[in-house]
Amino acid sequence: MHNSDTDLIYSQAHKQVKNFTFDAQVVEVFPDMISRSVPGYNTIIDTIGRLSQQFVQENSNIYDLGCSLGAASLAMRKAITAKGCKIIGVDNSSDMVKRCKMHINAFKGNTPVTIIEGNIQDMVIENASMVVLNFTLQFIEKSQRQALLSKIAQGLKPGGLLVLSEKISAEDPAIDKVLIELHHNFKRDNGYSELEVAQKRSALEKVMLTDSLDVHKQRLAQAGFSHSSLWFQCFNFTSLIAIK
Ligand SMILES: Nc1ncnc2c1ncn2[C@@H]1O[C@H](C[S@+](CC[C@H]([NH3+])C(=O)[O-])CC(=O)[O-])[C@@H](O)[C@H]1O
Ligand SMILES: O=C(O)C(=O)Cc1ccccc1
Repeated sequence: MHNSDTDLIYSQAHKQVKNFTFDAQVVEVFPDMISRSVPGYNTIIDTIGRLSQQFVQENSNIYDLGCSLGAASLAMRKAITAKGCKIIGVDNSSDMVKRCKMHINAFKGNTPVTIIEGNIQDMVIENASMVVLNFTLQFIEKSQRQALLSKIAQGLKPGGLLVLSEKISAEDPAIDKVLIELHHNFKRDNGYSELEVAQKRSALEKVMLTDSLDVHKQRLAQAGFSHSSLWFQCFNFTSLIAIK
């Protein structure tokens, strides 16, 4: 594939690589960028759909926090069978939100979806049976992550589910190095050059800060989740489920 949907953002040498933002240029190529950069992305989206069928309760809210183009919201809208539910997608990138609304409106479904432009840290979470943070927490300041997870746990009904997908760092530096190398290999196999991999890494360095699995699990417990488990891992990309 080499058309206007292909991610070529870091293919030429940049004099100075700017911090990564979810701007209009990224929106244009986002589906290509995420599927070539995140191992297991499609499996995770698919599984979010399956989990919604299993966990969404009647007359409750479902939140997709950092919804980007609405992939998780669309998967859930397809899968939810419970009556009287509302899906609320939130993203603070106006470019993402604009395109997301077009994606959502391009398809039909029984469960209504509302897309809101805003900071997920300011959103009220209430009457929720399922909340999705699919590769979003990693862009929130570390010092603010606990407060966000605690607010989510507060807004979930008993038995409610959080899906938390994150790029992680391994505690053991030798293992971390192996996982990073595997991921970079994955990107090269998907057509990214050495230069693209290096420039993207430097663009993300200050804006996407990863935690270890232990830190994530401790935060979930501290937030008030009774159960949590890793259900997916490919290299340093993971997804956890937590039940209130
Ligand atoms: N404070 C914030 N408030 C709202 N949105 C935010 C904030 N910080 C970052 N975002 C938004 O979180 C999203 C992260 S991408 C999620 C993929 C999606 N979940 C997917 O299932 O396709 C992950 C990635 O690209 O690695 C972007 O759209 C940001 O604008
Ligand atoms: O591209 C990477 O190296 C990543 O770690 C994942 C990613 C994917 C899309 C936007 C930002 C980060």
